[in-house]
Amino acid sequence: MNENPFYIVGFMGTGKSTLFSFLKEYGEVIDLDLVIESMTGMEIATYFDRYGESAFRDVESKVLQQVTADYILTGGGVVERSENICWMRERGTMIHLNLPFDMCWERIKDSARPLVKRGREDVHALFQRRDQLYRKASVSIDASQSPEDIAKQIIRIKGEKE
Ligand SMILES: Nc1ncnc2c1ncn2[C@@H]1O[C@H](COP(=O)(O)OP(=O)(O)O)[C@@H](O)[C@H]1O
Ligand SMILES: O=C(O)C1=C[C@@H](OP(=O)(O)O)[C@@H](O)[C@H](O)C1
Ligand SMILES: [Mg+2]
Repeated sequence: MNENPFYIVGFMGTGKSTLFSFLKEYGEVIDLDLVIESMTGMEIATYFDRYGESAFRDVESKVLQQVTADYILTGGGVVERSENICWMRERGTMIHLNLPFDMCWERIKDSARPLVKRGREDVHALFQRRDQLYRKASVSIDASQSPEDIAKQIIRIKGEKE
């Protein structure tokens, strides 16, 4: 158990958190943002407002190194710190959910995600900058499929690696 945690990475809106209920019958699943919210006692948006993005990244990195599970659903910005990428690659397997920007934006534009407030253009620039970081993942999955199909692929890949 948990010898090769699968870190699910991808931009905001690629559907990482949605996989929780589809993966939980196959193993232990953790959503990093939910752990952060319970540790800090506040919503991510409130934490950003109060302490800023850099403080959030510190907490995110710390939590990343504290948790283990079969499937770890990360927040889209986990790749902002290179040590997090090294951690995920050394400790387990990074799986990238890949979706074109327009589809991500449609899914997140009306949400409470703090970075969305910056507007479409800035978020697009963020998407383009992060793209190369997500490509450090071992596997890239087409996230335009249904959550069921994405989860099936992830489970199959995990089975192959065991
Ligand atoms: N495979 C999918 N197909 C269609 N819509 C999806 C899919 N996965 C997630 N969504 C929708 O996209 C939005 C963002 O999903 P979420 O899982 O929170 O993404 P992330 O955690 O990657 O930011 C939600 O409204 C969710 O219902
Ligand atoms: O991309 C980012 O920097 C962020 C993504 C969010 O998670 P999701 O990718 O699950 O939306 C959340 O961690 C926070 O709002 C910051
Ligand atoms: Mg999420």
